[in-house]
Amino acid sequence: MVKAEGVHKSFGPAHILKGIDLEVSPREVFCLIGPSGSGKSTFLRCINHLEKINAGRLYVDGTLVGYRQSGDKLYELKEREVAAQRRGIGMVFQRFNLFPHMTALENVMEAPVQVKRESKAVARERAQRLLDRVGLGDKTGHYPSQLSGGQQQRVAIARALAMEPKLMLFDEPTSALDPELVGEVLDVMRDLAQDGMTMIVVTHEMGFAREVGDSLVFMDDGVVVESGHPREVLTNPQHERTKSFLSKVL
Ligand SMILES: Nc1ncnc2c1ncn2[C@@H]1O[C@H](COP(=O)(O)OP(=O)(O)OP(=O)(O)O)[C@@H](O)[C@H]1O
Repeated sequence: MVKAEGVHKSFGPAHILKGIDLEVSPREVFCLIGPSGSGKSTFLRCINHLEKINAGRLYVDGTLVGYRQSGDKLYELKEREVAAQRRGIGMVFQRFNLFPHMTALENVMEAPVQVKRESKAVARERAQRLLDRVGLGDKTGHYPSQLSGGQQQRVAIARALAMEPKLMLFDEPTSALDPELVGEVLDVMRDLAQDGMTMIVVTHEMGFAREVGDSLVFMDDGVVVESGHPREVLTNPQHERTKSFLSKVL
């Protein structure tokens, strides 16, 4: 579903991703861990067209991200083509990024109506169903300011699902939450995993990675240091850098 081949990304002189190679299979829950500043968010943002890579190849569902290949040459996609590629990807951020002037239901309806030009009736019906699914069927008329952080993040997940993505990216979805609200968001993510959604999850929640993850990658300083089944990497890390990181977070 996602394939990275020698992906590099720099911001000016700062070389952040230094040749990332990895592969995420369909229906896999793929967890990405690593120290602050190691490039995890940057990698997710590259997958979702929010940043452009400088070298290498990145594929989502067999399609090259952001470029069209013709012979040996790569051509940048037009804005319209990028928008079409992005529709297949849902992203959930650390800070929920909801529209403050819209109710939960309106937040979830927004993209299908604006982007897909779906009728309001169809979008509303799906939004109601998705809010039910994340346990907020009784909060559809609430504005973000009337919801807890955990509830806002669940609305954000419903909103990402409204575009019916093939792939969901989660960028530290629980880091901005009070500890007692983390579980309700992880429960929704666990449900999604059980339904077979392909998910890439940048997280500090090692319990979630161990219980729900199918694969885990430890990234440090822009490179993949170690990867494997979460239980193996977390209980029996092979590299000193992984051991040192885990000794601080476990
Ligand atoms: N738009 C940008 N311009 C310049 N530097 C950036 C930009 N985005 C990210 N960086 C830098 O890239 C590095 C990696 O950042 P990134 O957010 O990808 O790390 P991370 O592993 O997700 O860290 P954290 O766990 O703290 O979120 C950081 O040094 C950051 O300052």
